[in-house]
Amino acid sequence: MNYARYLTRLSSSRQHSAIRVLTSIVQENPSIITMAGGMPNPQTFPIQEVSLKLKNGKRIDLDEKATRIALQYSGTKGLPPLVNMLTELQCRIHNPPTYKAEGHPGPLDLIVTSGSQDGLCKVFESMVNPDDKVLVEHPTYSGTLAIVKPLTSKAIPVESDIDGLNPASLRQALSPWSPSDAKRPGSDIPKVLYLVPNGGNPTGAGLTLDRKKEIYKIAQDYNLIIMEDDPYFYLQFTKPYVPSFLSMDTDGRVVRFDSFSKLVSSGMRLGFVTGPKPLLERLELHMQCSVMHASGLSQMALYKVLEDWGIEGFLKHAETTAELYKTKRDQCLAIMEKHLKGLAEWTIPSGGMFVWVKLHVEDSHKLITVRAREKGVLFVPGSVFMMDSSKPSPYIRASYSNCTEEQMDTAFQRLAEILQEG
Ligand SMILES: Cc1ncc(COP(=O)(O)O)c(CNc2cc3ccccc3n(O)c2=O)c1O
Repeated sequence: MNYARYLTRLSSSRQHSAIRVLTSIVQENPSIITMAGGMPNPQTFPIQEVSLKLKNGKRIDLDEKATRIALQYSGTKGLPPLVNMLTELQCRIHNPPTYKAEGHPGPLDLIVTSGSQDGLCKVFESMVNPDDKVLVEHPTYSGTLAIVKPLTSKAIPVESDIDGLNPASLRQALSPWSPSDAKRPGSDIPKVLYLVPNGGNPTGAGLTLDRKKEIYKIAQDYNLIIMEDDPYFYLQFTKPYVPSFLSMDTDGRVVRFDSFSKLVSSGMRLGFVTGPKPLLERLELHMQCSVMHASGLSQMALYKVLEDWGIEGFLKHAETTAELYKTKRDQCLAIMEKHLKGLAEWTIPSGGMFVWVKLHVEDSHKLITVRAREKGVLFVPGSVFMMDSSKPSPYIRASYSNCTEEQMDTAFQRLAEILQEG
C-alpha cells in the first residue's frame, strides 16, 4: 500500500504542531520540569474531584490525580490508558491482521475522536480533494452527505439493499475504469469507498459476510480504501456479530470508525478511529490544529466505566442494549403492520435504530415536514439520505430507539390518517 496516493495536498502538507508535541513529551516524562507548554495551573481549576454514580448502583470516584489529568490538556491521540484499552478491545473483537505487523507499511493505529462524526469529517477531508470521485453507499447517513457533498460534486452513489451495499452495484460504479487505472498517475479512478456495514442509517441494513468478502476483494482489485463507519456494530440483533472489514484487512486498507454514542453516551462526544498509521497520522495532525484532543473529562469518565466493566462487562452491556433495541424494533414492526398495511412497505432491520419505510406516495417530503408536523409527529423524509436531495423520494426513516410503544402507536396512527386523507 502506497498511502501517499490517497492523501490530499492539504493533508500531505500538515506538520506536527510544535506545542502539541510538548504535551506528549510531558505525558511520557511526568518527572520532566517544563516551562515550555502553556499549560494552565490546575490549582486554578474549580473542580476538585468527580464522582460517577452508575445505574447499577456502583459509584466511581475520580480522585484528585485522575481529575487533574482529566481537566488538563492531554495528548492528541487520547488518554493513554483509554487508547490502550480500546486497542485491546479491537484486538479481542476484530483481531486485525495488521496489528503489530512487523514491516507492514500500514501498521494498526488508533485515535480517540470527538464522536465518530469528527473522525469521519477529518478523514474524508484528508483523502478527498475538491471534485474527486468517491464511492458512497446509497442511501446513506445524512451526516456523511453533509461532509461529502460540499467536498465534491462527483461522489458516486453505490446502491444498497437490506443486505447492505450491493457488490454488483459497486462493480457497476467502477465499470468506467479498469484495475490498472489504480496504478495510472492522474487517473480519476475513485480511491475511497464509504459504507455503514451494520444497522444501516437510514435502512437498518446489515452487510452479509459473503458481501463483505466480495467487497473487500473489489477494493483490493481497484486499490480502494474502505471507510467502515460502524457505530451500530454492537447493535446487531443476531449473534455472532458479522465479522468486520477490519477483521479481514490484511492489506491495511480499512479505516474503521467506532462510536460510544449508542452504547455509553452521545453527549460525551467520544468515538475512535482504527486504521493504518500513515492515514491516522494525518487525522492526528488535523486534530492538533483543530480540536487538539477529545474531551479529557469525557475520556477519563469513559475509561473509568470501561475499567470497572472490563471487556466482558462492556460486551454484556452492549448485548443488553442490542436486546432493548431489538424489542423496540419488533414493537415498531407490529405497530406498522397494524396501521400502515396497504399504505406503505418496509424491510426488517437487522440491527441499529432505524426502519426504512416506503410510503405509497410520489414524494414524502412535504407530507413529513408539513402535514405530519401539524399532526404532532416527526419522521425524516427519505430525500435527506439521498445524494441528490432535490429528487422526490417516497421513503421515510423512522427511529424506534427513543419512543415508547404507545408513542409509536400514536405516531403511526397519525401517519396513516395523513396517508388515507391523500
Ligand atoms: C452511521 C453513523 N455514523 C456516524 C454517526 C455519528 O455518531 P457520533 O459522532 O459518534 O455520535 C452517526 C450518528 N447518527 C445520528 C446522529 C444524530 C445526532 C443528533 C440528532 C439526530 C441524529 N441522527 O438522526 C443520526 O442518525 C451515524 O448514524
